[in-house]
Amino acid sequence: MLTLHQAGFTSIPALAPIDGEIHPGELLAIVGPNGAGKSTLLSMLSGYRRCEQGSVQLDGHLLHEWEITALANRRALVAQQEPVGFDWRVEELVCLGSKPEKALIAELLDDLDLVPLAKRSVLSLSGGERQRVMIARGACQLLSRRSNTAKDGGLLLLDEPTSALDIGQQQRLMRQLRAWATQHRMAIVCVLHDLNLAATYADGVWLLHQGQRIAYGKPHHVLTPARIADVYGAEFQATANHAASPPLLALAR
Ligand SMILES: Nc1ncnc2c1ncn2[C@@H]1O[C@H](COP(=O)(O)OP(=O)(O)OP(=O)(O)O)[C@@H](O)[C@H]1O
Repeated sequence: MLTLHQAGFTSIPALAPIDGEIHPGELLAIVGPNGAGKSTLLSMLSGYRRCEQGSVQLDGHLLHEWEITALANRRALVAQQEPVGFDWRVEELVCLGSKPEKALIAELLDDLDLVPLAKRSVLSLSGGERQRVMIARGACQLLSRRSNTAKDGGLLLLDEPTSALDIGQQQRLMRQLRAWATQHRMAIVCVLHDLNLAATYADGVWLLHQGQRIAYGKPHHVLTPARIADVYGAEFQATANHAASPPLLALAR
């Protein structure tokens, strides 16, 4: 669905060329230290910033050649801090820019534990509550605009979607993202700082460092304690999770 061929930026912030594919039904985590280039990469994958070398194609067409409405039907970006702009109720903001059926609104509110907040003003919400509203809105954009002939649920790009969530909501969200990927054949790309979340829930991981993708593949191949210690300059003790799972990483005291 999304194909990168030597795609990158030569101007600041630079991003070394990347090849890769992101498929329907896949949950991909982009990880790396502060300033590694994760948000920069996400802006390229979304088409908000056009690559300066190579190409990015969505459904076989160059991203920058998509007509704006057609692109909005196929990909949604939830940035780190989305401005709210107006005193919307939660259920209104989730639908903003889309015309979803009532059943879809109800489903998305339930998916992200927002039903008790549906009538509340978005301006009255806590940071974590507001973050879940914005993610529901991104999913609503894709699912409500999905054409009858579409073979998949589009591309959902999330920049640090768990940054304001408590541990229970983090688990609920990551499970929900997996469910959307499977049920709707949605491709989901998340920038994550929590490597254990990436290891536990993602199908694949891209590790960025200093503007380069230095490792990619299955979480247990990419997120090795030695590599993570090297890249992040942190000391870990790896604890075995399960024989077939990636190791969980705990900070050493
Ligand atoms: N307009 C700019 N001018 C100069 N440098 C920039 C500009 N925008 C971004 N950068 C730099 O590019 C690098 C990559 O930024 P980016 O926001 O992609 O990092 P990130 O991996 O998302 O970081 P974080 O985890 O802190 O959010 C950073 O060092 C940042 O300071």
